Amino acid sequence: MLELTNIHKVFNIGKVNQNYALKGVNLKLEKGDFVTIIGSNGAGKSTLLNIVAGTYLPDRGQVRIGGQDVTNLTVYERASLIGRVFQDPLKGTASEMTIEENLALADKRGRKRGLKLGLNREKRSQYREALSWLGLGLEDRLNDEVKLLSGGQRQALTLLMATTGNPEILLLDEHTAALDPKTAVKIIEITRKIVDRNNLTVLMVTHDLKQALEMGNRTIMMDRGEIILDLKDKERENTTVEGLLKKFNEKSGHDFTDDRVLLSR
Ligand SMILES: Nc1ncnc2c1ncn2[C@@H]1O[C@H](COP(=O)(O)OP(=O)(O)OP(=O)(O)O)[C@@H](O)[C@H]1O
Repeated sequence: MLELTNIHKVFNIGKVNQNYALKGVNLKLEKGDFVTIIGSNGAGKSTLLNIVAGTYLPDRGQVRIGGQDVTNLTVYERASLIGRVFQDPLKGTASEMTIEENLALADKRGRKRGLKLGLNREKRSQYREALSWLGLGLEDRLNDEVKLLSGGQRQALTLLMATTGNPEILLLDEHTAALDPKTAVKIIEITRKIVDRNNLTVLMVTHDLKQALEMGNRTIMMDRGEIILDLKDKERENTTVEGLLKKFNEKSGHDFTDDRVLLSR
């Protein structure tokens, strides 16, 4: 489903600020895997997601998504394979457009079929149903501009849009970090619901260690550009947050340093 082979990424090559962000990362996800990613500051988590999305191309290595070699494809060329939700609720939607226009845009993602949004009665009823399933009352606000929505409502809409057409992989980039705790819980609930319904394959970066162990079926821990821990099945089930920090220390040889880490909620 997703296969990263020997991925290297160096920023500012040959300059004083040269930075080796990914050092030979290998990662394979099967269909339906939900992998949470944690790691210390600057470990390479966001860079890894950016390599999958095509925002950055690797200096070495191969990226395969859904059996296709996408290593050298641009963000747009691989857009139909990927859904992504960022930390910033303003990033995934177009503020000045209405909810239905945003959903219609998502419908067209990765398809080259003119500029028309193709809104009709059938589409509207489909969108109304999808929004009502979120349970946030957005189904009655199809014609509201998205800028009127709260951060949580926007993130829910972004999740819906990012998963339209069932992408091969869903990238969640600290997507609840900017929300208040109550709203974050609601968005996590919606995330689980959407992922389960569509049997999606997910890579999720989080700073909440408890959440990392509770969500999905596998947790990887990164440090200084490498995956130093890959927990699944019984081993993950039996790991506590304290245990995770201890394992990190054993594998990396230093303490876990993350200025945004949440040990528990
Ligand atoms: N565009 C860039 N140009 C130069 N250096 C970069 C760039 N993007 C990331 N880096 C560097 O690469 C390293 C990995 O960064 P990355 O953002 O992937 O880490 P992270 O694990 O997401 O960190 P954090 O949890 O602190 O956000 C860091 O040292 C960072 O400074």
